[in-house]
Amino acid sequence: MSAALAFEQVRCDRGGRPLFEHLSFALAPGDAASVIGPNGIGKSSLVRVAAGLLRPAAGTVITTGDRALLTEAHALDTELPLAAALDFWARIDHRRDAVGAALAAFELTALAAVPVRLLSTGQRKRAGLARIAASGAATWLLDEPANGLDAAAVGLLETAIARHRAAGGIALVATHQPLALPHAQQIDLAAACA
Ligand SMILES: Nc1ncnc2c1ncn2[C@@H]1O[C@H](COP(=O)(O)OP(=O)(O)OP(=O)(O)O)[C@@H](O)[C@H]1O
Repeated sequence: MSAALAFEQVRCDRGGRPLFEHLSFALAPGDAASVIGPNGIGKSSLVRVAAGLLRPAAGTVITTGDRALLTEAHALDTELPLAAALDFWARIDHRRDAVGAALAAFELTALAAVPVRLLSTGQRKRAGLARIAASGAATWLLDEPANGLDAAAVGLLETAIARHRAAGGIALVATHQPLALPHAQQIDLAAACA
């Protein structure tokens, strides 16, 4: 898997207000980084910059390979059964054969026929994570992926990230909750406050 994500002297402003500046880091295949800091410091904004949804006010973002983004929105059609909702994206990614394994990775196989709108909070979060896992993207950009997950599901998330990294993928994870991300870089935005 060809993956790279680097920030070079990045500054991010929102609503005309500076959030962070001079932020540099580089992730290579197999690497992970956790983005930490208090509420409102800019963790979600950093993830959006990495996704290419927000333009940095200064500096450069370098990426190699596809990126998959998980935010609070699971981005799944709520009226469709779960497997069909995942299949919608998998068709676009030419990854239809990956949906079954992604459902299994997040212990959702038994819920494949249940409409997304009927899933519980944690099940919906797992469904969003299954969408990421099925995408085949080299870089996973995860904004608070453990929100709403119980301890067992956090374990599934940690395992999925570890597998992704072992296959040469990258994970950038903004999180308030402690997650086992062995040898991950820590990006503490309190230190990069503008
Ligand atoms: N679209 C926007 N326009 C203007 N300001 C915004 C916008 N989105 C976010 N902000 C502001 O940018 C700052 C950083 O927000 P962000 O969501 O990145 O923080 P965060 O560290 O992820 O917070 P939390 O831990 O609460 O999720 C906040 O002060 C927020 O109000």
